[in-house]
Amino acid sequence: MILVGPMGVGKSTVGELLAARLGAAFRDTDKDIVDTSGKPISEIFIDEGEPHFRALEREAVRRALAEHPGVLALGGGAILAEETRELLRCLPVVFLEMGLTEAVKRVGLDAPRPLLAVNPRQQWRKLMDERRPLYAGVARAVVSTEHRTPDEVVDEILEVLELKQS
Ligand SMILES: Nc1ncnc2c1ncn2[C@@H]1O[C@H](COP(=O)(O)OP(=O)(O)O)[C@@H](O)[C@H]1O
Ligand SMILES: O=C(O)C1=C[C@@H](OP(=O)(O)O)[C@@H](O)[C@H](O)C1
Ligand SMILES: [Mg+2]
Repeated sequence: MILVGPMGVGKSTVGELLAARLGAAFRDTDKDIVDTSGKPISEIFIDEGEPHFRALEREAVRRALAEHPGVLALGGGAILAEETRELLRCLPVVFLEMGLTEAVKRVGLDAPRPLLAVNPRQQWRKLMDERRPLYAGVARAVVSTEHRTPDEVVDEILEVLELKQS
Protein backbone atom coordinates (compact mmCIF):
# COMPACT_ATOMS: atom_id res chain seq x y z
CA MET A 1 0.00 0.00 0.00
CA ILE A 2 1.33 3.44 -0.95
CA LEU A 3 0.54 6.77 0.72
CA VAL A 4 0.68 10.02 -1.24
CA GLY A 5 -0.39 13.56 -0.39
CA PRO A 6 1.02 16.94 0.57
CA MET A 7 3.72 17.78 3.10
CA GLY A 8 2.61 17.39 6.68
CA VAL A 9 -0.56 15.44 5.92
CA GLY A 10 0.72 12.49 7.94
CA LYS A 11 2.06 10.00 5.37
CA SER A 12 5.06 9.06 7.53
CA THR A 13 3.12 8.99 10.82
CA VAL A 14 0.10 7.12 9.45
CA GLY A 15 2.24 4.85 7.28
CA GLU A 16 4.11 3.53 10.27
CA LEU A 17 0.88 2.84 12.20
CA LEU A 18 -0.79 1.28 9.18
CA ALA A 19 2.16 -1.07 8.67
CA ALA A 20 2.09 -2.08 12.34
CA ARG A 21 -1.64 -2.74 12.10
CA LEU A 22 -1.18 -4.92 9.00
CA GLY A 23 1.90 -6.66 10.40
CA ALA A 24 3.80 -5.34 7.38
CA ALA A 25 7.08 -3.48 7.05
CA PHE A 26 7.14 0.30 6.60
CA ARG A 27 9.36 2.31 4.31
CA ASP A 28 9.56 6.03 3.58
CA THR A 29 11.31 7.31 0.45
CA ASP A 30 12.37 10.54 2.18
CA LYS A 31 14.19 8.46 4.77
CA ASP A 32 15.79 6.33 2.05
CA ILE A 33 17.11 9.51 0.39
CA VAL A 34 18.51 10.84 3.68
CA ASP A 35 20.16 7.49 4.45
CA THR A 36 21.69 7.21 0.98
CA SER A 37 22.93 10.77 0.70
CA GLY A 38 23.95 11.12 4.35
CA LYS A 39 22.30 14.51 4.88
CA PRO A 40 18.88 15.97 5.62
CA ILE A 41 16.53 16.85 2.76
CA SER A 42 16.72 20.56 3.56
CA GLU A 43 20.49 20.40 3.01
CA ILE A 44 20.15 18.55 -0.28
CA PHE A 45 17.84 21.36 -1.48
CA ILE A 46 20.38 24.00 -0.41
CA ASP A 47 23.56 22.28 -1.60
CA GLU A 48 22.42 20.57 -4.80
CA GLY A 49 19.04 22.16 -5.61
CA GLU A 50 15.54 20.78 -6.13
CA PRO A 51 16.14 19.13 -9.56
CA HIS A 52 18.88 16.99 -8.02
CA PHE A 53 16.60 16.08 -5.11
CA ARG A 54 13.86 15.08 -7.59
CA ALA A 55 16.29 12.81 -9.44
CA LEU A 56 17.27 11.11 -6.17
CA GLU A 57 13.57 10.84 -5.33
CA ARG A 58 12.64 9.19 -8.65
CA GLU A 59 15.34 6.61 -8.08
CA ALA A 60 14.34 6.06 -4.43
CA VAL A 61 10.69 5.52 -5.42
CA ARG A 62 11.58 3.18 -8.27
CA ARG A 63 13.75 1.11 -5.99
CA ALA A 64 11.28 1.03 -3.09
CA LEU A 65 8.40 -0.02 -5.35
CA ALA A 66 10.53 -2.83 -6.75
CA GLU A 67 11.89 -4.06 -3.42
CA HIS A 68 9.24 -3.35 -0.83
CA PRO A 69 5.95 -5.21 -0.55
CA GLY A 70 4.73 -3.46 2.64
CA VAL A 71 3.48 0.06 3.34
CA LEU A 72 5.33 2.85 1.54
CA ALA A 73 5.11 6.61 2.21
CA LEU A 74 6.25 8.86 -0.64
CA GLY A 75 7.50 12.44 -0.32
CA GLY A 76 4.83 15.02 -1.15
CA GLY A 77 6.35 15.95 -4.51
CA ALA A 78 7.14 12.44 -5.77
CA ILE A 79 4.04 12.38 -7.99
CA LEU A 80 5.41 15.34 -10.00
CA ALA A 81 7.45 12.80 -11.97
CA GLU A 82 5.51 11.21 -14.80
CA GLU A 83 7.70 8.13 -14.52
CA THR A 84 6.59 7.73 -10.89
CA ARG A 85 2.91 8.26 -11.72
CA GLU A 86 3.23 5.55 -14.34
CA LEU A 87 4.79 3.13 -11.83
CA LEU A 88 1.91 3.80 -9.41
CA ARG A 89 -0.77 2.81 -11.92
CA CYS A 90 -2.72 -0.23 -10.75
CA LEU A 91 -1.18 -0.14 -7.24
CA PRO A 92 -3.21 0.46 -4.04
CA VAL A 93 -2.44 4.17 -3.64
CA VAL A 94 -4.18 6.28 -0.98
CA PHE A 95 -4.27 10.10 -1.19
CA LEU A 96 -4.25 11.63 2.29
CA GLU A 97 -5.60 15.17 2.31
CA MET A 98 -6.25 18.18 4.52
CA GLY A 99 -7.02 21.90 4.11
CA LEU A 100 -4.72 24.93 4.22
CA THR A 101 -5.19 25.91 7.88
CA GLU A 102 -4.45 22.41 9.10
CA ALA A 103 -1.45 22.17 6.76
CA VAL A 104 0.20 25.31 8.08
CA LYS A 105 -0.38 24.11 11.64
CA ARG A 106 1.12 20.66 11.06
CA VAL A 107 4.10 21.67 8.97
CA GLY A 108 5.00 24.27 11.58
CA LEU A 109 5.21 21.49 14.17
CA ASP A 110 7.60 19.34 12.25
CA ALA A 111 10.96 18.99 10.51
CA PRO A 112 11.70 21.88 8.12
CA ARG A 113 10.26 21.57 4.60
CA PRO A 114 12.28 23.79 2.27
CA LEU A 115 9.34 24.38 -0.09
CA LEU A 116 7.23 25.98 2.64
CA ALA A 117 10.01 27.91 4.35
CA VAL A 118 8.91 31.27 2.91
CA ASN A 119 5.27 32.42 2.80
CA PRO A 120 3.80 28.99 3.59
CA ARG A 121 0.14 29.84 2.87
CA GLN A 122 0.78 31.18 -0.60
CA GLN A 123 3.22 28.38 -1.39
CA TRP A 124 0.77 25.76 -0.19
CA ARG A 125 -2.01 27.09 -2.46
CA LYS A 126 0.32 27.14 -5.44
CA LEU A 127 1.62 23.63 -4.77
CA MET A 128 -1.84 22.17 -4.24
CA ASP A 129 -3.29 23.79 -7.38
CA GLU A 130 -0.58 22.03 -9.32
CA ARG A 131 -0.57 18.75 -7.43
CA ARG A 132 -4.17 18.00 -6.43
CA PRO A 133 -5.04 16.54 -9.86
CA LEU A 134 -1.85 14.47 -9.83
CA TYR A 135 -2.58 13.00 -6.39
CA ALA A 136 -6.18 12.32 -7.38
CA GLY A 137 -5.05 10.78 -10.67
CA VAL A 138 -2.85 8.12 -9.05
CA ALA A 139 -5.09 7.36 -6.06
CA ARG A 140 -7.50 4.49 -5.63
CA ALA A 141 -8.97 6.19 -2.53
CA VAL A 142 -8.94 9.64 -0.92
CA VAL A 143 -8.94 9.92 2.88
CA SER A 144 -9.31 13.15 4.83
CA THR A 145 -6.99 13.45 7.82
CA GLU A 146 -8.74 16.45 9.40
CA HIS A 147 -10.38 15.98 12.79
CA ARG A 148 -8.95 12.47 12.92
CA THR A 149 -6.10 11.08 14.96
CA PRO A 150 -3.46 9.11 13.03
CA ASP A 151 -5.07 5.89 14.36
CA GLU A 152 -8.46 6.98 13.05
CA VAL A 153 -6.89 7.74 9.68
CA VAL A 154 -5.58 4.16 9.64
CA ASP A 155 -9.11 2.87 10.40
CA GLU A 156 -10.50 4.89 7.52
CA ILE A 157 -7.82 3.66 5.08
CA LEU A 158 -8.54 0.04 5.98
CA GLU A 159 -12.25 0.75 5.63
CA VAL A 160 -12.06 2.35 2.18
CA LEU A 161 -9.70 -0.32 0.87
CA GLU A 162 -12.04 -2.92 2.38
CA LEU A 163 -9.22 -4.51 4.37
CA LYS A 164 -10.83 -4.07 7.76
CA GLN A 165 -11.53 -7.20 9.80
CA SER A 166 -15.01 -7.08 11.27
N1 LIG B 1 -4.07 12.97 11.88
C1 LIG B 1 -3.22 13.87 12.40
N2 LIG B 1 -3.70 14.83 13.24
C2 LIG B 1 -2.86 15.77 13.74
N3 LIG B 1 -1.53 15.84 13.51
C3 LIG B 1 -0.99 14.91 12.70
C4 LIG B 1 -1.81 13.88 12.10
N4 LIG B 1 -1.00 13.11 11.33
C5 LIG B 1 0.25 13.63 11.45
N5 LIG B 1 0.25 14.70 12.27
C6 LIG B 1 1.42 15.55 12.63
O1 LIG B 1 1.73 16.33 11.47
C7 LIG B 1 3.15 16.45 11.31
C8 LIG B 1 3.54 15.94 9.93
O2 LIG B 1 3.36 14.52 9.86
P1 LIG B 1 4.21 13.59 8.88
O3 LIG B 1 3.79 12.19 9.15
O4 LIG B 1 5.65 13.92 8.94
O5 LIG B 1 3.64 14.06 7.46
P2 LIG B 1 4.19 13.79 5.99
O6 LIG B 1 5.05 12.57 6.02
O7 LIG B 1 2.95 13.61 5.17
O8 LIG B 1 4.93 15.03 5.61
C9 LIG B 1 3.77 15.67 12.47
O9 LIG B 1 4.08 16.60 13.50
C10 LIG B 1 2.66 14.71 12.91
O10 LIG B 1 2.75 14.38 14.27
O1 LIG C 1 6.14 18.16 -1.20
C1 LIG C 1 7.38 18.20 -1.47
O2 LIG C 1 7.80 18.61 -2.56
C2 LIG C 1 8.33 17.68 -0.45
C3 LIG C 1 7.84 16.93 0.59
C4 LIG C 1 8.71 16.41 1.67
O3 LIG C 1 8.20 15.16 2.15
P1 LIG C 1 6.86 15.03 3.05
O4 LIG C 1 5.69 15.08 2.10
O5 LIG C 1 6.98 13.71 3.74
O6 LIG C 1 6.87 16.18 3.99
C5 LIG C 1 10.13 16.21 1.17
O7 LIG C 1 10.18 15.15 0.23
C6 LIG C 1 10.64 17.48 0.53
O8 LIG C 1 10.73 18.46 1.54
C7 LIG C 1 9.78 17.96 -0.62
MG1 LIG D 1 7.02 12.23 5.38
